[in-house]
Amino acid sequence: MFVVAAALVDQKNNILVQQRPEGKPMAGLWEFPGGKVEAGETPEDALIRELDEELGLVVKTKALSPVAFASEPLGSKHLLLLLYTCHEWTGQAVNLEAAAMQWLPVQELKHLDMPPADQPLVEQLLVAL
Ligand SMILES: Nc1nc2c([nH]c(=O)n2[C@H]2C[C@H](O)[C@@H](COP(=O)(O)OP(=O)(O)OP(=O)(O)O)O2)c(=O)[nH]1
Repeated sequence: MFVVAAALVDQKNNILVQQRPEGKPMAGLWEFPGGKVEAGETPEDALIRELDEELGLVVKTKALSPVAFASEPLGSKHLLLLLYTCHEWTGQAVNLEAAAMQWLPVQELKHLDMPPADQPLVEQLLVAL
């Protein structure tokens, strides 16, 4: 499973996380916005699409910087999760699909309940920002 996600960083250096809705795997856990890459998409195109669908944001390819990845089993599949940082977008983030959304300083992400793949990504984000 090929998944892309973004650490959106605002001017106060806060990061957007959203909570997975009831009824989905890992419901209630906090994650970076993003989702699966569909057939025929580049990873960046997929992330731009997901940020529009989930948050109503318009993001340009050049605003996405690869920062870290995770590779690990997830249920019966194997997850490859690519994390990008993004400091520039158009529009204001509106929670269109998640159970909840919040902006947090990167240090506080360490205390959040996130999927297993995300914990090492948060450590790498801390170093990178
Ligand atoms: N968007 C996102 N997904 C993550 C993160 N960490 C992590 O393990 N994942 C997993 C959860 C899902 O299995 C997959 C993302 O796919 P998705 O959001 O499109 O799919 P989903 O399971 O919510 O729902 P569906 O589309 O299959 O109905 O990647 C993360 O930080 N952000």
